[in-house]
Amino acid sequence: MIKCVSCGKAFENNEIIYTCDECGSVLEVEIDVDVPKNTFDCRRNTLWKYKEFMPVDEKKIVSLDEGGTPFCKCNKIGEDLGVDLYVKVEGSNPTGSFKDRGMSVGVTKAMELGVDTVGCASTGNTSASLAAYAARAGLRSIVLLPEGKVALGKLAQAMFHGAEVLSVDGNFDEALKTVSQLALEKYLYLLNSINPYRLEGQKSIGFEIVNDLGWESPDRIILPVGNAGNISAIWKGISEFYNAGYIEDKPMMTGIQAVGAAPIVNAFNKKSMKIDPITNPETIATAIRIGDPVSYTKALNAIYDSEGYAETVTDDEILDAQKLLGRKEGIGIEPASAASIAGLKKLRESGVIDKGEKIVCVVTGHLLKDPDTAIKASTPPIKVKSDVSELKKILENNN
Ligand SMILES: N[C@@H](CCOP(=O)(O)O)C(=O)O
Repeated sequence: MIKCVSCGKAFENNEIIYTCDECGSVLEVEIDVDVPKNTFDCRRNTLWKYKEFMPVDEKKIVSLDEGGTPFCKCNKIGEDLGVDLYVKVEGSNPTGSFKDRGMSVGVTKAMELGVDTVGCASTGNTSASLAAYAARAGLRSIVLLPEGKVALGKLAQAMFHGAEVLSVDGNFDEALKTVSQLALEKYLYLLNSINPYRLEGQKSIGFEIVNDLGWESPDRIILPVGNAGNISAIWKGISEFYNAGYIEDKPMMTGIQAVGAAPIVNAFNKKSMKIDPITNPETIATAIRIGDPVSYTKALNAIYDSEGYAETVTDDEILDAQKLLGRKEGIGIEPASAASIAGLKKLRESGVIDKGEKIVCVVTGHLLKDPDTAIKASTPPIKVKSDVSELKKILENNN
């Protein structure tokens, strides 16, 4: 059953509906699973390991083996900050971001519904993922991108996998409103995170975190927040495993936004359940350059219900954190992902995060999604003749 998160109105699983026709709020898929946790023990490590929790037809699965991403203990940064730090590396998914989890389930649902065209608005990763999964399923894909605001790697992926790319004069929020109208008029099946089946795939990040920790909850999960689907999905996953009796505690959900795109942090600071949308969001972290997040109700519920937190970070803090994780721990991530590390640092310094907490930072996309920013943050190659004595001089000087 699909249910409105605000008024509770129920809808049939196969109804193509994105928001509640009664109150306009977002929807959630309700599932009822009763299997012991050893059910998952000997299965391959993809999101379909937890297939009982995925509300789609198993015979229609569209997959690229998404999920089962690295869970890296980061001792160096952890020790510097006085916490027990793990990083969930979502850039290791097939197209390089966590969106693949959502698209696998979302495109499977599209096949089940028998649609022939899928679409989305995107800051880049969603479109890259949609294009790849639509190609795998043999569906037509249409993506709306804010002109000039999409990182090069992501644009290349959407184009390469055969999506019809429409470059829109406007920001992501405007593009999402436009594509939503096309979906309501049945031109396409919308696979942004406003589609509740997308988040069913993404909740597997929460499943994997507690499974990776030996069926224990961390004290806190920190992640970047843009359209706010992922924090909502991870909290849903954690809550489902808690309700199933697999874990005894739940983590404090902690969302980080860029200073120039922080409607959820602003609402959190006022202890409000409503956001004031930001009309011109701005940040270097293009993936979270979003002023009117569709899942804000779910995200604020996750933060308040878990006694979590929300904080902003500056673009400079994001870029510093990106370099820190890349150079100290060898993990290459795109700028938006680094908001989680920057947020951890800030909240540890301000005392919101206690010494010794077990923290999982979710880093959402691969470094190569945004090669321009990676190059700007790095020392350019040194031009040199292919001559041993010249090379030796350079190596000695650099040491
Ligand atoms: N960062 C996202 C924007 C939101 O997409 P959503 O479908 O998850 O709501 C992107 O990559 O496009």
